[in-house]
Amino acid sequence: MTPTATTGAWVLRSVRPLGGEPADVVLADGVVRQVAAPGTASVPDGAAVVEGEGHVLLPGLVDLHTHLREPGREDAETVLSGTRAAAAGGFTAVHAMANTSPVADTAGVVEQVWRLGQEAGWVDVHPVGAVTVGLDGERLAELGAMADSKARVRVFSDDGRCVHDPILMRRALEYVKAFDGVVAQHAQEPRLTEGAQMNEGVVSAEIGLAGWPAVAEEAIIARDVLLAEHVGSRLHVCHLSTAGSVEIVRWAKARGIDVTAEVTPHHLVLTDELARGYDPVFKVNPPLRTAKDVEAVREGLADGTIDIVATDHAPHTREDKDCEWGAAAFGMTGLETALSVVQQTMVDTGRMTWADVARVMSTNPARIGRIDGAHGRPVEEGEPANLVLVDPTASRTVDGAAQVTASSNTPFQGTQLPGRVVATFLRGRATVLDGVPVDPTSEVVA
Ligand SMILES: NC(=O)N[C@@H](CC(=O)O)C(=O)O
Ligand SMILES: [Zn+2]
Ligand SMILES: [Zn+2]
Repeated sequence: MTPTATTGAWVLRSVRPLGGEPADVVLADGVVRQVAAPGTASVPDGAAVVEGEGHVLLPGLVDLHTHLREPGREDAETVLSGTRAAAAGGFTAVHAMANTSPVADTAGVVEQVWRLGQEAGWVDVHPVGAVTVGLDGERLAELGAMADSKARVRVFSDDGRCVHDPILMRRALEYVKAFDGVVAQHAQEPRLTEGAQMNEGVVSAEIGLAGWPAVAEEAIIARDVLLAEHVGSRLHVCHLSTAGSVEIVRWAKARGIDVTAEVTPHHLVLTDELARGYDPVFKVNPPLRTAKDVEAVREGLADGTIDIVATDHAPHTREDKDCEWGAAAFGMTGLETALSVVQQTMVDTGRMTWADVARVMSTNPARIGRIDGAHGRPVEEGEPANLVLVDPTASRTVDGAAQVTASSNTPFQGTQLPGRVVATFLRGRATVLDGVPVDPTSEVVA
């Protein structure tokens, strides 16, 4: 059932917009109606009250990189379960990756995913279109038809695979300029990573798993920023993971190249040391790297070299994950832990403010995906009420089985993480209240 735009009015009392001074924030008719000093707002009759003392109010989070698995792998996740997990994690919009079955390489498939997102009603779903037919890296997909479809695709990616043929990459970069699109590259030189299982380094040598060198990522990023410069297009780099990649993007930006980059929450905190236990929950693409790389991506995120945090939420079934390392699928879930990991690694360490978090998890991803008319907006009167309310003083122990996502492959199982999403609002309708998802078809009204 399609949810209505709004149900009732809300007053969020004594919340801290972007972590700043306390304010009462009134939501009505799907927009932010008023931001006023505590106790001074004109509260509409019958408005529901959320006591938010000490809670931080941010624009709803936007994920540029989510795997929702539908169509094709509904046993791992569906648009419904994945977007519900997204709302629980504080998101109001997600970009759904194209490596589904069938691949999202036609207007028909992207419209199907877009429609499923609308029907689910948890977050706005923006399908990513494949760059090449079937992700085969051989022929360009119908990029223009996907851009012109109801799904209005602006982000194109063969994620899971690298667009490794330089002439195809060049054509894709040129083609998407016509509709202000962007190519999001999964930077992995295929020949350098054949059979690779984890980061190439001391740990891989010691435990005897085939290594995946940093240069396999860096070589593609270096090539692609030069291609983007040559054709005057914009490029986005998916899940950058090495210190060298940060240096290349920093160099490219200094040179004026129109490149943006993302880092995942897991690459902000986990290292290849975790592979020593051979638990495939830590098997991911790109692989977990070294402590030096973790430090470099944190620094790159703090100084703006890396534009955004994207979850790369990659749910997998037990069959695909609970097996021997070599046979297990790459990927880990992330929607419900992303904000906590960013708080732990960047805010609680004093490297970033909550306003910075709003920038890297909402404003910037919305701008890159060209959905910045509705998402990633300032918390100001008249703006769409796409918001998340966070209690940064809370903490919790992660339990994959208790998460909303249909899969349980979280690398943070059993660990303590700071922060809790208290409420999420999509166009003024609560999708999460008291930390619990609220069914869009239920009548939670003032
Ligand atoms: N990140 C992963 O390890 N896996 C992703 C693909 C990808 O993002 O490359 C997946 O689809 O499972
Ligand atoms: Zn990828
Ligand atoms: Zn991915």
